[in-house]
Amino acid sequence: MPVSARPRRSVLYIPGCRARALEKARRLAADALIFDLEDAAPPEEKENARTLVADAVSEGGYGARELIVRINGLDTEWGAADLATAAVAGPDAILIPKVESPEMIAAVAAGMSAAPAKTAIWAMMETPRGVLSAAAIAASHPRLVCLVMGTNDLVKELRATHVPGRAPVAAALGHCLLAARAEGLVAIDGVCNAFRDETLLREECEAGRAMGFDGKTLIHPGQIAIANEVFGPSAEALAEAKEQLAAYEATVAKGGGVAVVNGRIVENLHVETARRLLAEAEAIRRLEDGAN
Ligand SMILES: CC(C)(COP(=O)(O)OP(=O)(O)OC[C@H]1O[C@@H](n2cnc3c(N)ncnc32)[C@H](O)[C@@H]1OP(=O)(O)O)[C@@H](O)C(=O)NCCC(=O)NCCSC(=O)C[C@H](O)C(=O)O
Ligand SMILES: [Mg+2]
Repeated sequence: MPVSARPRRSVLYIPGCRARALEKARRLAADALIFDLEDAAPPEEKENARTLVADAVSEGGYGARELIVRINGLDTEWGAADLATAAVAGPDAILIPKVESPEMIAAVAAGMSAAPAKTAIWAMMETPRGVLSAAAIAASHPRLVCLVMGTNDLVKELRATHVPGRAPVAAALGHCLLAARAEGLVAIDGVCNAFRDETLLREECEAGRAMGFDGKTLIHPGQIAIANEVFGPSAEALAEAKEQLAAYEATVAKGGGVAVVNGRIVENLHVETARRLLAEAEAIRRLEDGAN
């Protein structure tokens, strides 16, 4: 499956120092798993976490789930060893925290000579400087395939507040989404910290999906089902996409260029969206069947 077509509806952070959680993740329905060596691993657990995560990636057993290792920044005492270990383990991607410049991507890419060709780079957008440089970062390296929003750090750095609707970070979300799409990159929304609040999670997922994000980062297994539901195409949307394709093809066969379905026009651009939706559904089906 091409990198860009993989489903990333639900992207779960797993503290790298929690062996039980790393094990449990083998049976969770998340599309992608981020094994976290950064914020979810306290300083005294960094080395243990690095070993546990490398072993988990090497052992596998995660089926078709995409595996990502979030390293500590190269400006920390742990970053270089995290990168060297993660590169050898060979996950699907290495996630760099607090990216602020193309040079930070290049430095990580330069340290990936031991990594297999499939190991991509993902970048966290979570500081004001990073958000303002998002376009240059997104365009900076062929190994970079995904931008991930870090709304916790962003709220902290902006001196903002977490509020329902997320107005304080809306500009940053939109800006980074634009940067990602301009370069054909994947874009994943930030986390919902209130991990037992299903209503808030659903609202955030629906808003993120409406903006165009491919999926949401999550912190607890209880959040997976809602993210999968909201970021996956609904039965109604798929039925409408099929109807649009059929109507458009019938119109074209008669020499026309604009069809009408449910009172709305369908032109070639809408057909492209309909095809993408159907391809998304097929990719989800394949992922859930364990194919890759
Ligand atoms: C938030 C938590 C600390 C809650 O953990 P816990 O109290 O253990 O919850 P439960 O008792 O309800 O757990 C039930 C079972 O599920 C397993 N579990 C819990 N969380 C995870 C997980 N993330 N991945 C896999 N498995 C998980 C528990 O082990 C229980 O299993 P069992 O014992 O077999 O029944 C905890 O969820 C947690 O630590 N979450 C991750 C926090 C995290 O990753 N934070 C950093 C990233 S978020 C961030 O900051 C993004 C960005 O950088 C930004 O700036 O925004
Ligand atoms: Mg962060």
